[in-house]
Amino acid sequence: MTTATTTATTTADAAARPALVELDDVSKYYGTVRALEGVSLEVHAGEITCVLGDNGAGKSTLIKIVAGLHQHDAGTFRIEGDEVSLAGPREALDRGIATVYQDLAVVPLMPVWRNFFLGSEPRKGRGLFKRLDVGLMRETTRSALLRMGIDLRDVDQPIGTLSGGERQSVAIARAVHFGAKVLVLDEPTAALGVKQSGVVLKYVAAARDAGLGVVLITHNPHHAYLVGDRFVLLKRGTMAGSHLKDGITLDELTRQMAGGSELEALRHELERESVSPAPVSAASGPAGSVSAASVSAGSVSAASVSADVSGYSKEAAPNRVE
Ligand SMILES: Nc1ncnc2c1ncn2[C@@H]1O[C@H](COP(=O)(O)OP(=O)(O)OP(=O)(O)O)[C@@H](O)[C@H]1O
Repeated sequence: MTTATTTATTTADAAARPALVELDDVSKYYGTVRALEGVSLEVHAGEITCVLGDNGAGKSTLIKIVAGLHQHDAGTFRIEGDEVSLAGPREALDRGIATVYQDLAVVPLMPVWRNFFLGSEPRKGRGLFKRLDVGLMRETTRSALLRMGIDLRDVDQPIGTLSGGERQSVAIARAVHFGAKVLVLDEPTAALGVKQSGVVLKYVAAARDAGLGVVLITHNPHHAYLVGDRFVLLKRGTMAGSHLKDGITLDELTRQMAGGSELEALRHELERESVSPAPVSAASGPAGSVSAASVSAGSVSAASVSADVSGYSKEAAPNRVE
């Protein structure tokens, strides 16, 4: 068989395989609160599906369904083609879905290798002489990290002494080592600076290259676009867009994420205020209103403006000039 034929066959095989995870028209309600409605996404081996949304968009709820913490109320959740409703996180793990939360569950004073094996410690010896196989854990941790390109100074150091980015990287390597098929990452770069975010994204890409299907939850379109293959935009629990990388530019993704026309309206409003500022007295505006003194048009970035600007009424603006 020629190389071209082999490649074509492999691609056809991949296309024929069901998605590792597929949500189809999924909804979730907390009492009367609609947290998710009609949300669909696919996660494939060797791909990164990014789920983007502002605060309250439903990202955590989506993670909880995929991680087995909550059950969906409507729609279909499939894992490798099987329709499921996971009974708990253990079942998600057994089906190969590992979730790395932003506030990682680590024991800060324990060494990196001990945290790496937490809950799955190998033992050696028999009967009364059975004890933890420290040498194996230490060596395995070191080599598993190196395989992902993570070169820690010392796997004996307490995990609490690592930077936030390093801790996220160790958690990613751990999921890969323990055979996860799907890696769900809950805003792994949210609390990190630019450089550390880049490092973590590199390991997210390494997990993809190791053949995992990755779900990257983020509110940062720049981070998503750097590594993502698919983009699902959530807004107040509903789908605001679903795109393949080929089908959307970074600018468009950012625009959709920021609320497009709503952001435009806000910018227009703020620009007017910065051109003709009215005197602002400390007591002139109602508590919580937006003032030109505290927010200048230039200091409001697309990402920092909530998609919901409907609460910013003209009447409430303290120094609006007509
Ligand atoms: N346990 C709950 N009970 C009632 N309402 C909830 C519960 N959890 C979430 N919600 C509501 O569901 C909606 C989606 O919340 P969710 O936490 O999934 O959003 P999110 O995108 O993760 O937000 P954030 O980025 O702020 O964490 C919100 O309106 C939220 O208030």
